[in-house]
Amino acid sequence: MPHSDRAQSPPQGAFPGLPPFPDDVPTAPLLRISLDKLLDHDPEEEERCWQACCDLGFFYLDLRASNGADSVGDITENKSSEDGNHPGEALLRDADQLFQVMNGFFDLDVKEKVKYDFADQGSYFGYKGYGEGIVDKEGTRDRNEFYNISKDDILNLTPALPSPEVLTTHRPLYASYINLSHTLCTTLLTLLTPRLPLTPTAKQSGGLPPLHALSSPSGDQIRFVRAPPQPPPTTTTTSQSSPIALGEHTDFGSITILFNRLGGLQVRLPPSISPVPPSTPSTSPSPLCQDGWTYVRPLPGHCIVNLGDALSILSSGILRSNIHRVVAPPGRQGEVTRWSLVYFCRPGDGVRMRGIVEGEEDGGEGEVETAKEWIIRRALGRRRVGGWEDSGGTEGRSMREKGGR
Ligand SMILES: O=C(O)CCC(=O)C(=O)O
Ligand SMILES: [Fe+2]
Repeated sequence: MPHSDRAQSPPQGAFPGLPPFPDDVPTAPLLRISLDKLLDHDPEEEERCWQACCDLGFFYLDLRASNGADSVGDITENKSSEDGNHPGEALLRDADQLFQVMNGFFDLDVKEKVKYDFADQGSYFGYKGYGEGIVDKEGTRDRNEFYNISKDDILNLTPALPSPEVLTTHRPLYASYINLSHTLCTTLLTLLTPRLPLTPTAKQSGGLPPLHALSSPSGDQIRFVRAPPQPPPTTTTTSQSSPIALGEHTDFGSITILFNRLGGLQVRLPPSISPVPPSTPSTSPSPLCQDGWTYVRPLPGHCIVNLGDALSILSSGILRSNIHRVVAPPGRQGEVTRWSLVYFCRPGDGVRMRGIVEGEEDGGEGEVETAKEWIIRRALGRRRVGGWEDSGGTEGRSMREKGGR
């Protein structure tokens, strides 16, 4: 069955105050999975989720309470996850509040923000200024700003990193958001584990969840992203006029939980998966929608979940870490600043980056990189010209057809 046949047609909701996602661009056929059904262990929904993780490695997760009791976007100041007992609704509320927090941070003077760039100390936490990353092997500069907040810092597993007052005051909100996101990731890791042909040792030790314990030091992080309007795409784009905010990449870790409100995220669909055709035919198809590159339409009440390299490696390619990038949002959405909020769930620092499924050797430390070494190499390689080749992950495997072990 083609991937798109199993996709429910996405709701067309808009985000208040933002231009709507246009109807004349093809979109990625991400399956829409219900968190409530996963929490109820609905076998059909669990199977759809497993398939999404193997076929594309990207899906929407509907976080709304299925009884519809809580309305999405009902932001009440100081309302934290403790007030709502529905984990999806609580995560949506925290995400709404974090969008406000990051706004306050990015509005600071750049001289203040650069005080929190720790790349020269070998850390990828803190601030990355506009143009301080590279998006390709030619060393083209990125077109966005990041701020990365360490899970270990917020949960007091490591000493607190310096951070500006506008951010420090929200530590309880980060803790709530980290706990909710990590719990969601554990739900997914628990669903995937019995479906993988684990080695006896991996099975005995419980599979994926114990490799991602909240209390183990890890590279888990919250990321705030801001990208100003990008130059409009042309067929003769140069590196100076590149509409690419964040270059093509696979995520380094295990599971990414993403909230964005404007288009701009594109996945590169494998040849077996076709885009959803636009409801209104386009008069001038965008040069950004070629070679499989396909926009993901943001949906209110949902997050976008994608799997990263660590799960591709641990599963020896059964689970997919798909290539994606961020480019100029389509249509009128390209005229406004784009924000996104990400939680990266990663294996514990000491986890070896090798397969834990049948056919892979059990045990032996060998020369295999640890998750900590892997993430530092990949994250910091993208911070320097010439670092592109050193910062590679599973991109080659990502573009293979499915089942490419
Ligand atoms: O901003 C987005 O929509 C995606 C960001 C992303 O892919 C990343 O930070 O790894
Ligand atoms: Fe990403």
